[in-house]
Amino acid sequence: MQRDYDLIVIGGGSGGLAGAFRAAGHGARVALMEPAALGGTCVNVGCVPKKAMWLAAEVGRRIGMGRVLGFDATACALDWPTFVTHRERYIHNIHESYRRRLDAAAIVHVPRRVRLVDPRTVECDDGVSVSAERILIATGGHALRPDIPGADLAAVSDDFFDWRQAPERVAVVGGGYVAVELAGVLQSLGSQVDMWVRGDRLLHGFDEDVAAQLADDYCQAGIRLHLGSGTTAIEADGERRRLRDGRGEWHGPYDQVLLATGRAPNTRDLGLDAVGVDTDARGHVRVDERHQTTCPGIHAVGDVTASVALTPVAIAAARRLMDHLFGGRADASLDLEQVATVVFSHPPLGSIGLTEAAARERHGDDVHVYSTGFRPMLEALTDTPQRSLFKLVCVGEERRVVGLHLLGESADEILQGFAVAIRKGITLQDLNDTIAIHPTSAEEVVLM
Ligand SMILES: Cc1cc2nc3c(=O)[nH]c(=O)nc-3n(C[C@H](O)[C@H](O)[C@H](O)COP(=O)(O)OP(=O)(O)OC[C@H]3O[C@@H](n4cnc5c(N)ncnc54)[C@H](O)[C@@H]3O)c2cc1C
Ligand SMILES: NC(=O)c1ccc[n+]([C@@H]2O[C@H](COP(=O)([O-])OP(=O)(O)OC[C@H]3O[C@@H](n4cnc5c(N)ncnc54)[C@H](O)[C@@H]3O)[C@@H](O)[C@H]2O)c1
Repeated sequence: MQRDYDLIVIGGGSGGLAGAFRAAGHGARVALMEPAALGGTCVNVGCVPKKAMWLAAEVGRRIGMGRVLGFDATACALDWPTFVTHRERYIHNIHESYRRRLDAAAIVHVPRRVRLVDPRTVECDDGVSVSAERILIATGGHALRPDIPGADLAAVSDDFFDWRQAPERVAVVGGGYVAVELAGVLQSLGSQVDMWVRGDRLLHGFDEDVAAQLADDYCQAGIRLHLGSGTTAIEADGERRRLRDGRGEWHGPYDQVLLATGRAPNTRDLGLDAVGVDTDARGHVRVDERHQTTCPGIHAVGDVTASVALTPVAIAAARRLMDHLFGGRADASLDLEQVATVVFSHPPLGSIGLTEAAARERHGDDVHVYSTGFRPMLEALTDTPQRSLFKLVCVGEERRVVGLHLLGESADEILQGFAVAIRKGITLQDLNDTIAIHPTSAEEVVLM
């Protein structure tokens, strides 16, 4: 039976677009179902506007440092509306670029929310049905609000990108990627930030020492860090908000409370039950290592699955899958052992491979750790308290590098090249044999 398309992609975010383009590149007839702005979370309310805000905060910091060094720089408060205009123009250009690429690849964009009605058919919210040999679910996720009284009174990361001024006082709830990044941006742009963190540290899953140094840097920058403090309620105080901690004490008032307490997959009303696509306890679509769901012919990638929730991971998974389905490539599985990631904090934190704790768990006493704490030249010249910490985790007599954790200026840019080398199995000796670039922060990696 002839279907309308070879592939229907549900969701035009990082994974969906990558899958659609790659499948079309292999000659497949593709329909992309996306009711909202092209680019999904990453382009519209994630990586891209977040990085823009991070850059604004860094520029502000540099202007302040310039003043210390003798530049005639006057007050440098950011005019948010002006900056947001630049940010949105940048994002508009990405949308336009996607549109041109979709047209060039003859991918049909259907601007509709859809649900599955059988293993080969989706129904759009205007009642039109579309069929294909294969379906890719790439519907991503959304910010999760904790189940506490008053949670609806608080903002989540999507709302942050609608703000047109820095709140004077803000409470950020959470200690993960989003909380750390947005707290850092807000503090750098002039807000007084209180971070309310349920656990006893920031960035669970990242190397403990490096996360502790970041916590210290944040405190030095003026962030009030409340560790081990669950948030149990939020209430209105006129236009402002108050927050109740785990001991029942109220804090505030804050101009904004920002919840950054994790994300959940977008599977509601997707018709998964109708076609036998199983989900796990947290609602993620279950897939095998080849991104096949429990319904033959239906696949899933990205944040809607329980994979690592990063844009490049969604893209890599989608491309591999399409190479497998339409390009004749035998293996669709993806190696997620050594995924490099950066938290855009101030300073940024880059990480790949095993933390010291994870390495010790896996390799016992055969783990060798090298670290260096230092102040980059600009921080030292301006006498700021921010400190960097680089840490290398090696195993075995040959000191094979299994983890690299960089907190410091330019860590976001330094890590990528080392990630290639670490994937290739380098040793400490390989690093030491590499002549350093001086004077840089990066040279610290080869001098450990
Ligand atoms: C604040 C923030 C900052 C981030 N920063 C980074 C970063 O710096 N680096 C990084 O690598 N990752 C970052 N991420 C994570 C990254 O954004 C996600 O991992 C990535 O966007 C996941 O891509 P995806 O394709 O799975 O889903 P998404 O990008 O979320 O796309 C899903 C799309 O599906 C559509 N959709 C949903 N339901 C339906 C339906 N029924 N029918 C049709 N369409 C539907 C949605 O409208 C959406 O456009 C960040 C996330 C957040 C929230
Ligand atoms: N730079 C990047 O690459 C980047 C940036 C942002 C997000 N992301 C991706 O998006 C994912 C989601 O980020 P996130 O920060 O939303 O989630 P997260 O899982 O990283 O952090 C969630 C935080 O909320 C806390 N929390 C959960 N429930 C809570 C509650 N009831 N009360 C108080 N605290 C609570 C957790 O302890 C944790 O600290 C990340 O895992 C990451 O993969 C990546």
